[in-house]
Amino acid sequence: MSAGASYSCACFYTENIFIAEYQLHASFTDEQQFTRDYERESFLTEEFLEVVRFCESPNASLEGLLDYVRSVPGKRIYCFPVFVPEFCRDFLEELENFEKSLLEKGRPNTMNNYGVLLNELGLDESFITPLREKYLHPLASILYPDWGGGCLDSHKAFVVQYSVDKDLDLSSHYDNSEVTLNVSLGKEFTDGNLYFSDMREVPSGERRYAEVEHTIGHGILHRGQQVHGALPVTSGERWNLIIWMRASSIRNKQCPMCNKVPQLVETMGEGDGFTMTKKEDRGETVDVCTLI
Ligand SMILES: O=C(O)CCC(=O)C(=O)O
Ligand SMILES: [Fe+2]
Repeated sequence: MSAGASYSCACFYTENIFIAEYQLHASFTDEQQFTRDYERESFLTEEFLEVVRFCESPNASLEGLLDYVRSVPGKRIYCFPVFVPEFCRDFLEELENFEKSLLEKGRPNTMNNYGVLLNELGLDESFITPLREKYLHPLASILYPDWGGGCLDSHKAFVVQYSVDKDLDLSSHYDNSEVTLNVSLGKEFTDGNLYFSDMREVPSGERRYAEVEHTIGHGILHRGQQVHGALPVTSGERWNLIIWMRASSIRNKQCPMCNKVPQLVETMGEGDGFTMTKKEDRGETVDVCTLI
């Protein structure tokens, strides 16, 4: 679904308490109006705001940043609280309202059957873009300079949903992103941990896996090309916000999905984070699934 979808979910939800309470539109819709007024950032945890402030400070460094975030040893994966619990609850309620509506809905990606594309809710440009530009960019530029962390200029954002009667798990894959943020939104569930191995060029026999547990409101930041998947949930419902962040300066040189120099073709909407959208090379054989 392109960002230029012809229906307007944002208008439909304008009166919704979710937007009124968190002032997402008031804060973010007009770039001119957006100020770094931390009091209005009530949906972000104090810990997260502190990390962002550190990353923007003159003494910011990778070593210093590692004191603020939890790292998965040897994996360049970082975990930290992002959203306060009330926000997660209200966000889920909003997603469920959208699910119940008769509005047309697309699938989050080629592997997840259940969830919501945030541009269909009108929360993409108004919410995810400022989150990426003002908050995640300072962290990513220190953690992943080699993956375009300092120039993540577009994204695809969606929420995935798992339960015993829906999708149970997600197979091993890499993302169509340079850097991905995965935030657990709830609800209550058992199991469903994420697992991460190595970058995709590492032969399957040599990959070492690490499991990472979800904590509601906490984000897991990782490189998109690091092979990962999700173990089955055994009860309850698991909802996670996924932001695939893209750096055109990186992917214009080499497509992260087929590894070739991309052949760029014009497309509708936002495309896939290239200067223009790359024509997919469907002849490519890969040893794990790819999410697009
Ligand atoms: O199930 C999850 O939380 C992981 C989702 C994921 O890896 C993806 O959508 O790219
Ligand atoms: Fe993924």
